[in-house]
Amino acid sequence: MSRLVIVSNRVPVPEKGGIVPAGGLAVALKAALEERGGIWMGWSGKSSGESEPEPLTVTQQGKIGYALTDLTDTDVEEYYHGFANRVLWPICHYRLDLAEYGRKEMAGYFRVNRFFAHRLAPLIQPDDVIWVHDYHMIPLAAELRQMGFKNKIGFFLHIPWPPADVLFTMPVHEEIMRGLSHYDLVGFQTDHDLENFAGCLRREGIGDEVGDGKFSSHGRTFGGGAYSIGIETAAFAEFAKRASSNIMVRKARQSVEGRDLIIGVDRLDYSKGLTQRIDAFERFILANPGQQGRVTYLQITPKSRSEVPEYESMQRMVAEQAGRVNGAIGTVDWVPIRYINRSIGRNVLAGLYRLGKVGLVTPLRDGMNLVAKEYVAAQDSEDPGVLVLSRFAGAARKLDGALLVNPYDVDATANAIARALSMPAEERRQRWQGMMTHLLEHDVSRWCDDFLADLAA
Ligand SMILES: O=P(O)(O)OC[C@H]1O[C@H](O[C@H]2O[C@H](CO)[C@@H](O)[C@H](O)[C@H]2O)[C@H](O)[C@@H](O)[C@@H]1O
Ligand SMILES: O=c1ccn([C@@H]2O[C@H](COP(=O)(O)OP(=O)(O)O)[C@@H](O)[C@H]2O)c(=O)[nH]1
Repeated sequence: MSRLVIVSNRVPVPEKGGIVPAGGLAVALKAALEERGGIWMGWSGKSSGESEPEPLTVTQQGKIGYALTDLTDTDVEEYYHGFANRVLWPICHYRLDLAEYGRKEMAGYFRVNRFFAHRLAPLIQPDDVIWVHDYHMIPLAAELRQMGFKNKIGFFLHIPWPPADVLFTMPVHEEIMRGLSHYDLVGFQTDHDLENFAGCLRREGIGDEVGDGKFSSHGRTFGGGAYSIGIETAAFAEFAKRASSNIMVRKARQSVEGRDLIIGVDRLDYSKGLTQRIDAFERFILANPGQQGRVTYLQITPKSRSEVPEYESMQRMVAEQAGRVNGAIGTVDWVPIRYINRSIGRNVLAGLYRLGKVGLVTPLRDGMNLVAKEYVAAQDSEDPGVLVLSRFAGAARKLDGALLVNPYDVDATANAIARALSMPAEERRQRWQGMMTHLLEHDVSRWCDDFLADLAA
């Protein structure tokens, strides 16, 4: 079996004692690396100021080498905050209005990818299989090919791929499309993303599907497929069962004082539809006065990418909105929305999901949304809660037991909350069972195995 080299912007380096950072992706990829031996390479998350970053540090843990590099301040600004998070992220989430093109940032993105390729090159052996993750690293294969590497290189995009009319607003869309053609396999979250990608190739006449899951473009033939990422379902379900006795979870249970709990968990990101969701909750209470004082909406929202202006302004906007709604509909003995801006550990999160009668997951656009899957996995099979899920999350393609909503339609979301809270136990169990069966069959290990098997083929 070939050695595996994984490249991603963020690298979940195990803490002292070998504890793997939270998250199914980290767990699954670490397992794949342990099986084959290999390297996980990426950004350390640190800056070297304006001086040239120190040579790559490789920390060996068993059969896995974690190879991290710092970036300069300029690199972080242009590559990460600039092009990745102010151009690619908004465009791929259909937010043309938020994309801020700048030649400097575009150049920085390609420069940092060349830098990553040069730092990675000395570590690569001829038989290694290389798996590159996400929108930060699209040009990496092209750089490696230019240096003469003939290895199998796969790419997985964790975020959505937009239709041609959206993508083509980006001045460098052709370079980005060309970048993908240098991989042997390009994986997307859903069939819709894959269709959009094929549409982009056809529209410009720069490529086409040639059958059998293959595309041809820019003189190369490569595979393309939909590989919906899963979670570590069985382990997470166990986790949730045990979490009921966690002190924080017990305190949370006591503090809701018998009220029904609605739970939302999202990075503070404009793609997550937080303002529409809070509006929908308010609309639900106004339309159902009998629910006043009987429900608590807990929204856990860790800050994210705060250096990017659009995220900074979101922080203010959402906090103000939650405060306004609490002021408008709260009473002396009832705070309707509990809005938390800190990250919560997954052991506690699992228990909170299980307490939630409704999981409210209403992004305006999302690659997959693992929270939706975690909420389902955490439920008590005898008395499961109801998932209210945006039809624009990748997770909605397969979780058909959820109440699917259009998050732009505030009234429809409000109605779905009401329906979820009054759903009979039998219907809840039936809906949950279908979703859980799917999640157990399509967990994150299967996602990883399926992608690597197709890449090897
Ligand atoms: O690294 P950050 O800039 O702090 O952002 C965190 C991660 O956000 C994105 O997650 C995506 O991947 C999930 C797993 O496949 C998927 O469920 C979700 O819909 C996506 O938004 C991003 O793609 C990651 O690279 C970031 O590390
Ligand atoms: O306070 C928090 C909030 C979120 N998460 C985790 O962050 C991930 C979020 O992934 P998702 O796909 O839903 O969205 P992303 O943030 O990647 O866009 C999930 O595994 C959550 O359990 C967490 O550990 N603590």
